[in-house]
Amino acid sequence: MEPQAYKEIWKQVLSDIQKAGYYDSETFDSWISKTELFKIEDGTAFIVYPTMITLNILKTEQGISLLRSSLYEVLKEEVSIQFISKQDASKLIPEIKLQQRTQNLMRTDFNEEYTFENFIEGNSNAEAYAACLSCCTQKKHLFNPIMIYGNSGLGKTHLLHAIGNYLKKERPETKVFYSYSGDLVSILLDAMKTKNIHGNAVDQVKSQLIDNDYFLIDDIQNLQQSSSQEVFFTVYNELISRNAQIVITSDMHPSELSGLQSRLISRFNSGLSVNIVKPEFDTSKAILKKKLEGNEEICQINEDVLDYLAHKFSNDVRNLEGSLNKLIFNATLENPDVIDLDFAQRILMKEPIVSSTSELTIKKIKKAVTRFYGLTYKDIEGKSRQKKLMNARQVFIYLSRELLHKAYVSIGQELGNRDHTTISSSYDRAVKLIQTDKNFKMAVDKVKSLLED
Ligand SMILES: Nc1ncnc2c1ncn2[C@@H]1O[C@H](COP(=O)(O)OP(=O)(O)OP(=O)(O)O)[C@@H](O)[C@H]1O
Repeated sequence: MEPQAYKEIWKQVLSDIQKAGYYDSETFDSWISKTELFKIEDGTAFIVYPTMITLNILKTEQGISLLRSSLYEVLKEEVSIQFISKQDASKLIPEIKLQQRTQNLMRTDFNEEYTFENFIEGNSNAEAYAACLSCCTQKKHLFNPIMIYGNSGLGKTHLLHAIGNYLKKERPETKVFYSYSGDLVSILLDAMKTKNIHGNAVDQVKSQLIDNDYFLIDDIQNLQQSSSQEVFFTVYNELISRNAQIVITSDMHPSELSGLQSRLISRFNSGLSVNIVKPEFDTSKAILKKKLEGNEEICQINEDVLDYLAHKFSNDVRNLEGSLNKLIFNATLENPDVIDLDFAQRILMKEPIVSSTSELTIKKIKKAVTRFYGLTYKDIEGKSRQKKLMNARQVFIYLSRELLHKAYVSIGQELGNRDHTTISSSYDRAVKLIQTDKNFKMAVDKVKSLLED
């Protein structure tokens, strides 16, 4: 239940108590009205008292019975009462936030573009494609975990989202957990730090993680050197014993993940590891053609341009797509009859595509965004909600996720320590905007083209 809902419930309860006339108006105004309903969990209402005087007034037999009957009137169910001090309640807040963050990762909003239908199969990725598709269609998981490893930009995230999209459509009752490992690590570390007076935050997060049928972890390399590996290990074992399917992506073979405990590496090796490599020429061309679908009215593009792009940029499909986007973007500005080889070479030479995302840093993205919008770092880190600033922040968040898979927490730090939940909702909005808002997409493409510095 949202905090606002508790506030509403408590308002009604207090009004009932006041009407009951058991407390005189001075006692009610000075002490009772200062109480709050913190949460209702497992049939218990946690009521926050500001001072010991309030507690003593409330915890008499009649006081408790009045509270219970007023709560019953509002909730239509019996609850027991537990009083907690303001101080203890403030310690519980991080725990509740943590539960919400973990809950947010049980996502159902996978990138709609990243489906099996939109994934072009070729020799370079056939095994990975088949492994991901078959784990969705077969109830008995033959290979567990499935590890997909390969260089950046070759479709690993696309395949994880394709699993999510497929299950959402074909088996909607399935519980799917998806996370960049950076986000998962930050949740686990926070759970380990969180003081918790009713139960154990780590156990609570663990039980949320374990309660899934599919557990998809993107870029597992971020787990290296992290003290959260211990907790991850127990979650992993529990998931396997419950026959949950685990699919993990990584930029290197599991045996090369030297910052992971050897018992984790040996478990990863015990399933199916499949390599995904750069697409061969025909696959690259097919990817380009797929991406062109729906853009035919905006521009015509010559076949030899597609050959040129497929030869030059197939090391990383992001670059392949980026080069095509750049041509389309410039074609909308210059309106050529057709995109021919001269046009393509001129544009791509003028604004070269960033050669490898591994050279890219979050600072570079920040610099490119501020340059594109004509802003300073102070502007985008600040609090102003001016439209231009909001747009710039959203482009920054989107690119930091898409190109670098940065954790929400790290992106928030770059934006003047904004909360990770703000960043996460802004990213979710951006994922929708990129498909629906031409201006937003153009801004993203333009900033990408500036990333060559
Ligand atoms: N075979 C393919 N068919 C269609 N699109 C593809 C294919 N391979 C990659 N892409 C596209 O390339 C882009 C980059 O892919 P993705 O983000 O999945 O790469 P990645 O391997 O997860 O990279 P990283 O290791 O950097 O996270 C996405 O837009 C994805 O849709």
